[in-house]
Amino acid sequence: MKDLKTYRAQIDEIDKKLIDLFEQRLDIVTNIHKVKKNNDIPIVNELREAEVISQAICNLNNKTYSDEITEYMKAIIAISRKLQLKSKDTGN
Ligand SMILES: O=C(O)C(=O)C[C@]1(C(=O)O)C=C[C@@H](O)C=C1
Repeated sequence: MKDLKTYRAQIDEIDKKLIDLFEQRLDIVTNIHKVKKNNDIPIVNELREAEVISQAICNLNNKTYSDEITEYMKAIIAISRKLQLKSKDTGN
């Protein structure tokens, strides 16, 4: 059995990748927001959010994590909504 230090090093590596991917996702959300602003499209699209979550569950190898992945994607979507609302206020 591996020791705690090894597992934590693995988590650090994964977190690094997650941050890079999340940053890319936020850049895309910023672009989406510009399109929405220019075309008078509402920030929130509940149908798309449900699609994002069900796709995430579909992509899971271990379906016993379905609840956790749903919570994770809801948090990501909430941050994406918030970023767009913030941009709306600041005009960015
Ligand atoms: O696809 C969009 O329209 C987005 O703004 C992105 C996103 C998401 O984070 O996936 C965020 C908010 C919307 O309600 C739907 C989806």
